[in-house]
Amino acid sequence: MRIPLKTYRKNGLHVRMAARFIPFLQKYLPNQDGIKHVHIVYNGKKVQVNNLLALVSLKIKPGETFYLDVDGDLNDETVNDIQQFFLQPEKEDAEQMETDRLLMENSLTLQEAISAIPNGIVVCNRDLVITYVNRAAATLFNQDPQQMLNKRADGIIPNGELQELIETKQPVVTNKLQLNRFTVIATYSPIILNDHVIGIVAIFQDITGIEKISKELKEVKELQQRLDLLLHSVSDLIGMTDQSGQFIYMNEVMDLFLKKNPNVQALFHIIGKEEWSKLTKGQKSIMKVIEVGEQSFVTKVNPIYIDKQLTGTVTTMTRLDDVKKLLDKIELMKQRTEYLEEQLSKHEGLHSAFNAIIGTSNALKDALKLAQKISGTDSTVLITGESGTGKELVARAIHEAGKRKKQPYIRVNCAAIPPTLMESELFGYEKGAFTGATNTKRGKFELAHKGTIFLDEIGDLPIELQAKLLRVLQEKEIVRLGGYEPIQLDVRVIAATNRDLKKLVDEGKFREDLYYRLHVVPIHLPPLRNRKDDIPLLTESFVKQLNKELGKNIKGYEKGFIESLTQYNWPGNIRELKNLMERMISLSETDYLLCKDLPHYIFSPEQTETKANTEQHHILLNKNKTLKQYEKEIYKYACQHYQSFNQIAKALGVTHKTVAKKVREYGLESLIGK
Ligand SMILES: Nc1ncnc2c1ncn2[C@@H]1O[C@H](COP(=O)(O)OP(=O)(O)OP(=O)(O)O)[C@@H](O)[C@H]1O
Repeated sequence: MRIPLKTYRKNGLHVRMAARFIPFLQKYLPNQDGIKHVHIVYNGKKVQVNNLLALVSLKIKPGETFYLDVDGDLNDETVNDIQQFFLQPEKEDAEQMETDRLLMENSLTLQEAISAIPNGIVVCNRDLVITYVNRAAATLFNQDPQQMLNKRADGIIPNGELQELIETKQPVVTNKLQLNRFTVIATYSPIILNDHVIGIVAIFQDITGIEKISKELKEVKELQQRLDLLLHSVSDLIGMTDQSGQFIYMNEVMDLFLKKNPNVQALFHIIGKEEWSKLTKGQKSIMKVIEVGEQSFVTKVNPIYIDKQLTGTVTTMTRLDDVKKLLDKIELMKQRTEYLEEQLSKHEGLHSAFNAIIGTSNALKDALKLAQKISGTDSTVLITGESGTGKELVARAIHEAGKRKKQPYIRVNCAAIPPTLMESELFGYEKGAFTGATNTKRGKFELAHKGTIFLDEIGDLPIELQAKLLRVLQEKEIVRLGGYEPIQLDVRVIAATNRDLKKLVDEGKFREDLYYRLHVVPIHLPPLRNRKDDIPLLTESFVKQLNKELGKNIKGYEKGFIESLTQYNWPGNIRELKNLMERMISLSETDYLLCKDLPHYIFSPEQTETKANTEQHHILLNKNKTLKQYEKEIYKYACQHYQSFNQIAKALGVTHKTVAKKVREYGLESLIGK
């Protein structure tokens, strides 16, 4: 029940009165322990009636209502007695009142002092019920102090064997504890009266800040150790000076250097007074080669300025010998890089205009790289190489890869035009220039205006016309046959020949000046016999191309076919190879190119004879075989002729999965590509 109470004493509910009230109340309670369950409630706060300190801190003023909460009901008479206890006027002599005031003041001061202590303090009674919590403790536990009051301490205080402590009467200091975001160390001490534990005081010391500082300190120490290690492990001399140039820190090698040179003790002894004075006046940094004793050092001084005042320097000194060694190394690396770049550039992709030119041999790649390089320029190009090596193909690719690709590309075969018609073919003619010239006709040069003219077989150009061509190349203009007016032209000239032009010059059949005029960028295409590695690639590419063109479906070649091709010398070069393939593919009656169908100068009839017994013939002729055996033979044959499951699948018209299954079934894995 709740009993409303009032007191009119001058000091309100003071300590002495509160102390006297407890034995008074005890008379009315059924048992000793009952007092623990009686509370005073005032201004929303509730404190145990026997917690004098807390009670006084309520500061109950005279005339204000407060309540007594007791378990169960008390009779009217008791209630009246209790109310009278507080209402009774006291014999308030001055001395008594002064004592009460002092007691009150002391209690409140003590209460305030404990409350203001930065350490958290929680007090509980013998029954482990919390009777006091100061502000710091409430913050550490992140709870309202009122909420903590009257709760059991062992449910809130961590690691506190509180019950045990009541028995042992020994204080306990915990290790580091985590209370929410705080790190604390707790001390639990028994409160002993007359050799009895009447309660426990728990003090929590917040060490979060200290922890943080000690962590930072550890990190700084580690950083310093790492820095020291770094500075000591470099071979350069490193030193720091103060504002007067005296060394205050140095790494091992700098220390050694200073010890060896007793007359060098400050920075100005190294860099000289003049440079030092520049630094004091605000110079940003100094870098120079300085001789000390017999050694030279590349010395770099970085000053540290604070508010424009020199406060110190960082100096590094590198032995000149080391720098030289480093430069040598850099030079070596540079050379290596250049070499690797050159190698790499050989393998880099060419412009798509060069895609039609098949081959991976170095000689061809080098020629194509050069062709690509000059395709962006207007330089005159002379392509040399035996007949059929791809000169025309390269000329067209140069045109296609260059900025003139949208302009005309005109090919003139100098060997195919009768000498008498050559001039009019090249330079055109005016109406009436000769009998039959009924209209003005523009020549190939004019047609190639803004584009490219490809003069094939230039070695066959009649000598009389060579002078004219030279003039055209030099003047960049032509005069039509029978005409007078020069016509300005912008034409790029690419010439080609399979003849030895230099020899023709020596024999007086080709003008030397024209030779040099054409020979600005020479590109030589190697004969096929010098790049036989390209034969399989070329053959495969021709099969693909010709299959399309001739509507055929050649899937591969008989074993030994490519070997035969690579053994042959190919005087007609790639043209000869292409023509042969065209002939064989169009005549082929099977899906495979067979050795026996090769010309006898490439594959001899005796060999053909031997090959007549090859497995595929055997397969077809043996009538006693089962279908399974035939299948095995077919897969065996395919495995020997193709490089992968994919190719076999394509050739046999089955799936990759089927090939894999069959090859495994017949144990043919090792034969693939053999
Ligand atoms: N590297 C190659 N890759 C693919 N096809 C090529 C290659 N070289 C040449 N060919 C083909 O070979 C044939 C002959 O080439 P091209 O006419 O360019 O040779 P050429 O050197 O100009 O011969 P000629 O001196 O007889 O005029 C052409 O069909 C061409 O497509």
